Amino acid sequence: MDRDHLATFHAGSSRAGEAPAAHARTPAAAAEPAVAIQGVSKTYDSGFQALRNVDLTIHRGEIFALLGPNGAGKTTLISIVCGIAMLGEGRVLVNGHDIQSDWRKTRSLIGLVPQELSTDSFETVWRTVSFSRGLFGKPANPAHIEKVLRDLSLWDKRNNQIQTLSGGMKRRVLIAKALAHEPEVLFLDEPTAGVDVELRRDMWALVRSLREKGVTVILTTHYIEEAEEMADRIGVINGGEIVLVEGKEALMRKLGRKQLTLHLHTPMDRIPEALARHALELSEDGEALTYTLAQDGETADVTALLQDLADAGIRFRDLHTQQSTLEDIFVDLVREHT
Ligand SMILES: Nc1ncnc2c1ncn2[C@@H]1O[C@H](COP(=O)(O)OP(=O)(O)OP(=O)(O)O)[C@@H](O)[C@H]1O
Repeated sequence: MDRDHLATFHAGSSRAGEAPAAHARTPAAAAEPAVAIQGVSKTYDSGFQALRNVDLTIHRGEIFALLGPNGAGKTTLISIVCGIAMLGEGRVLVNGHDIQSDWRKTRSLIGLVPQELSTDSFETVWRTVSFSRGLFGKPANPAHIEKVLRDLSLWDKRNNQIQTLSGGMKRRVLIAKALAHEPEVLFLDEPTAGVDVELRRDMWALVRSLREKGVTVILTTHYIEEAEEMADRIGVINGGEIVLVEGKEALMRKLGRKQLTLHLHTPMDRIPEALARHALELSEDGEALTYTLAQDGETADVTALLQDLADAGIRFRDLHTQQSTLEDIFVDLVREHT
């Protein structure tokens, strides 16, 4: 079932005037994770197994980035949680509600910005976005729609037909549609693929402001810098399996390396005995020494190294430090698990 069919399905089955989900929060419910994915496996009709026993808990109010190479299973996982793809094995709860037995509730809690631009339409921006809200049984709220359109710089285009908009503007419309019914959990599947820098920045600002309002945001991205910039926690999926879930800061601290490279004044053919106690590597041309700092980055080690270099009469003309990026960590992880 594609998204438009799903939306039509909602229109026919939801009740107008339902209380906004946020009002239904109770202290007990607040303790539930935003999304609890338990033992989820998925095999497509073709026989291809896209997900293998995935367990993943997304906390309320966090920004969670799901990273993985092409075909890792990101869209499949998101589609299952959003009710677009059938769940194979396992269980998924959204704010404590089961996506199968309580699908109407869970779908009203979720907003999805899909990867594909499928919004060519003769309808105006205003009508399209307002209609999306109605699909989830929420009463009309022109002030909210206006705010969403203004936040996404779409207000001036509100009376334009969607088909006349640029690709970037259409993407903004997709985001506006996903926000129209005030979801508590927002999924963004590759939100900034192929968009310009300005829209990417706007998106980041928007996501942060949503988090401030308590919205949980789950995004997939190929731009590691996006995850580095925005995410509170990072999950890595590869070959349908979650291979790591970690707080971003902790991940960078644990797996990130810091290196110091010294460009030597006079090349050497081997590392002198006097420096043997340090974790040094000599470049092939003998012109540079690279020192890898302990993962907690003890500065005392660097001081001792510089002292030993001076004592051994080794001079260097330049030095620079390097900190591994999330991208380095990610590439290493995916390589390890393939
Ligand atoms: N309807 C389908 N029928 C059969 N196989 C499918 C179907 N949809 C996806 N797949 C396969 O499942 C695997 C996971 O696809 P999925 O779209 O979830 O990956 P992804 O991590 O989102 O990839 P990308 O980063 O390229 O969007 C891929 O090998 C894909 O070919």
